[in-house]
Amino acid sequence: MKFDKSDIIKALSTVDDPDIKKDLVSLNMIQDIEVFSDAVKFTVVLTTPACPLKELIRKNCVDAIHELVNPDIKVDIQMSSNVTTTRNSAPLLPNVKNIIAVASGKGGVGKSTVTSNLAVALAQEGAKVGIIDADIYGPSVPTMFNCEHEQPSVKQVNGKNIIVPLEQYGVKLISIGFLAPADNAVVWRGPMASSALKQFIGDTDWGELDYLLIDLPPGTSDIHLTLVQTVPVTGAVIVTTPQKVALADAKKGLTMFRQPQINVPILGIVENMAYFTPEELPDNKYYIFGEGGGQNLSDKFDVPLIGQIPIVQSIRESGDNGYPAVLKEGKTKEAFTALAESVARQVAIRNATVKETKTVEFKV
Ligand SMILES: Nc1ncnc2c1ncn2[C@@H]1O[C@H](COP(=O)(O)OP(=O)(O)OP(=O)(O)O)[C@@H](O)[C@H]1O
Repeated sequence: MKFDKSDIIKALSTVDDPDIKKDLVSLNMIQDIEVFSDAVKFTVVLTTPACPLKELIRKNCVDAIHELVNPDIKVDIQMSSNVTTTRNSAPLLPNVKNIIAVASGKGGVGKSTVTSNLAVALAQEGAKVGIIDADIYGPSVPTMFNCEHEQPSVKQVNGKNIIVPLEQYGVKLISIGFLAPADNAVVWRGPMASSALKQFIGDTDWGELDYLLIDLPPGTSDIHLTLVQTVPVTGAVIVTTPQKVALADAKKGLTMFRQPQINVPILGIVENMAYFTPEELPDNKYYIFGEGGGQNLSDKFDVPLIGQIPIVQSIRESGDNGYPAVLKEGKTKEAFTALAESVARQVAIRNATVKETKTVEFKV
């Protein structure tokens, strides 16, 4: 058997990343190739640790080498990841690779529940994750992460006060709820809330993150505008329930991000409470809020439907108890893990196909 490194590179240049639709060699995803007499070893650097296509990519690499070089070569593939970004020259938070706005048109559709579980699911896959809870009308992240009674600390850096986020279940957190007691939070409306968000972005020690999720208030508000004026946002995730009223409001949220002067890419739609599943009958699905609403919205706006989360009593209980449902094995964990993989995948596609988002400058 006679082959060298260039034969391997040639074979691997026929393998495409299934989402980005470019070959792994041009995408610089193949590294550390070592060639032995009857074997080859190399690393595939994926665009996210939450890559759902890992096994497919592995198989395609092995098949290409066997078909194009020699069918008897032993192929040893290591998988690692390096989350992609378009933000590395951003003036604020250049070490945060992706900023993801989580928005909903209507209140109470489960935006904070989705944000919390999505963050933990991404962290479980090995990503570095943070949340900014900017929902002034109902900052529920402290409850959902069981840190209602804690306060982030402050440290001095070059004479400036810098907030140190809390960390729970592998996720760094900061919430408007830490600054004002829950029943008081509404007084943070308007300029005060906007300046708090700016502080969470500009004066907080986030370190290096792969994904920073921003839990926005429902609807469209000053907070949304402050966000897009302060930092380039990688993309937005829209959470809705299947009901007509929720979908109508979700459309408004979606349209806001798509306005030409805002122009934040929509990563996808999450349909929460998509169907009811009784705990004792985990395979039964009852479409109590209607069926197909999320899919219709996705078709109409040409945005992927990236998750369908059932309505399950334990999701509510886990939220109230401060222990996100994704931490427990079962169908719910599967749904949130699948959502995390879809979000990570859409971010990778977005970063490979769309330029950096620009911060919005409004002229009054
Ligand atoms: N899939 C689900 N199954 C069961 N309960 C859920 C589910 N999603 C959310 N809930 C519950 O619904 C309530 C509202 O959820 P959540 O606070 O996440 O909504 P929200 O859209 O963030 O609300 P707000 O408008 O206050 O920002 C919570 O009690 C939560 O536990």
